[in-house]
Amino acid sequence: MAKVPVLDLSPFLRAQEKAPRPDVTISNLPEDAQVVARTWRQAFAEFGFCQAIGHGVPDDVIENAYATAQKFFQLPFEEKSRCDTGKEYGASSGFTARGKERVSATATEVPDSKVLGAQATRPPDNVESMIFLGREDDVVPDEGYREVMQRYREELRRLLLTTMSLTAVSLDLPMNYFDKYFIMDKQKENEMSLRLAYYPPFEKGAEPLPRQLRYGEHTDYTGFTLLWQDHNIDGPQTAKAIRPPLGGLQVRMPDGSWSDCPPMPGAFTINAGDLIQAWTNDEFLSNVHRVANPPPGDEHARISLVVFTGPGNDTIVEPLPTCVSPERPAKYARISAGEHLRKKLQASNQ
Ligand SMILES: O=C(O)CCC(=O)C(=O)O
Ligand SMILES: [Fe+2]
Repeated sequence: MAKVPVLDLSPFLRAQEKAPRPDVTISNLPEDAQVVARTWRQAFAEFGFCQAIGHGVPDDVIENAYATAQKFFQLPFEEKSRCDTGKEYGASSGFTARGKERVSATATEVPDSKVLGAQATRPPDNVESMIFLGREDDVVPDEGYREVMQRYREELRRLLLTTMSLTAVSLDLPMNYFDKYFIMDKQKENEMSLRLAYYPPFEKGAEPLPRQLRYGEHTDYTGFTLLWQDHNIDGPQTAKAIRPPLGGLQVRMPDGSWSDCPPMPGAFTINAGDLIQAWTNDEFLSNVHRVANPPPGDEHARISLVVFTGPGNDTIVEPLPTCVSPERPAKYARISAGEHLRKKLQASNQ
């Protein structure tokens, strides 16, 4: 069975640092960085996913974010609920309890929806979320939490810019082509949001509802998603080890089958969202994925640190000049990033 490819980003990071100008194109990069860019494009054309190592995010930043997320989700429900603004999932920062989100309901526009079956009838996802937007009015349990998540967000922002630079050069565009759509601006909401996801353990004898999943089938809505999957070990997350995950992320293969995409030691799992697919005129795939239930008897919770990235809400996304030709006409009309996201979030809420 085909597996999501592993990609070491470090040659590209080095080239990025040394690039003589921010608008260099692929032919001006050292050969090893060119190979990364070409492999990047191939991974997203085929799978819409890759496992990225050599990403440059320091271990301690990941450890702190994971430990802080774990501490939060272990709080009694009443305390977590103090961070619930009562707004719909995705409409604000803060906590969303189980039973509020049904992500599979957003997948109705996915082509080949027969594979998804009657997703609209799935019960809500078996997940709690805590969203951090990096804004002054973010709902947080305490200031220590804010500091840790802010640091994580800053480091992941570097990785976000790298993913966009890689995408640009791999499509024969200047390295800084996308930078203008990703300007850090506290007023803009959609450039990055951090979703901490907690999939509770199934206690002995407890069963999921019929058809209920930890997180139903869906594509991600915007740009690249930078996902730290639970490494499922008792020691540090970044100890370069994992315990075989029992139930987790699955990615849909072109033949409609599901391929497990378990965490890989030290890696971020990166996938392209719908706006990347539209921007690249289907060259990059926004692939369908889900989080499966653990097998009966497994009582581990699962925590994911999910960073959704996207161009600013006011960005108009349309197929890139290098992805359109007479043989390959534009398949997407212009979409506003903010409007697209709003519709998806509306569909995901119960
Ligand atoms: O928890 C995971 O592994 C994936 C979560 C996910 O797909 C999402 O948040 O969009
Ligand atoms: Fe997702």
